[in-house]
Amino acid sequence: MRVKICGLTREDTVLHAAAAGAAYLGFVFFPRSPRNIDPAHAADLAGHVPPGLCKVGLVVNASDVELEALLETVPLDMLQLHGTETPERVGDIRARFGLPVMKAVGVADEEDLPAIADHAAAADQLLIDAKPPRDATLPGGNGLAFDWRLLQGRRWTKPWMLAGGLTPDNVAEAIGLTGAEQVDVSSGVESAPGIKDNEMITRFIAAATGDA
Ligand SMILES: O=C(O)c1ccccc1N[C@@H]1O[C@H](COP(=O)(O)O)[C@@H](O)[C@H]1O
Repeated sequence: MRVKICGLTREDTVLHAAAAGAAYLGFVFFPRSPRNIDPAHAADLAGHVPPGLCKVGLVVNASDVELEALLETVPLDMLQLHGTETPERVGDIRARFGLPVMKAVGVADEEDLPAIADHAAAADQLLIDAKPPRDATLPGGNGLAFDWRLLQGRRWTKPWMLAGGLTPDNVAEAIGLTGAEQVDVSSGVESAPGIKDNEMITRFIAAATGDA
């Protein structure tokens, strides 16, 4: 089991998540998010990440110019594309920037599942998240879960991560139902939007890895 803690903005939380066993640490570069961080701050935090952990930069429909500026400043190991990027755009970003790409796909019902397979050909990893409601301000990070049974018995050609409304209290059930080998959490380990809670991070990782 590999766990991603997303939306980190403070050094103590970065160190805590790393010590608690996170495999991926995520930084959000999306101004509307309460977890948004500027690249210089993220570069400073990245300097505190122990070797071997994957530093993920989350962007939403970023242009090449924006990605270039971001990657010049922050030593990221992976890009998470959380907008409406097409498989072609995913392939283009991979080729242009030379970093592994994880593509987020929103799921609300069965009709959303083919998009996962469509993106599998282009991306290095898939992030299967809850589809945001039409009136949502954010395309993710809404603490919203979907019907995990939709993923039961399904396989994709690329590694995938389960996200969306996961918490220390429901992550074990979500893993049991979906067979996920990787999970991602943001708002489920926060005491308020954008404020991570170290004790919740510990509990989440313990529950996901079966150490609870
Ligand atoms: O976390 C955010 O603010 C965010 C903003 C824009 C796109 C995605 C965002 N977060 C990602 O959404 C999923 C699910 O989050 P949650 O656990 O339900 O809060 C996760 O992959 C975050 O990385």
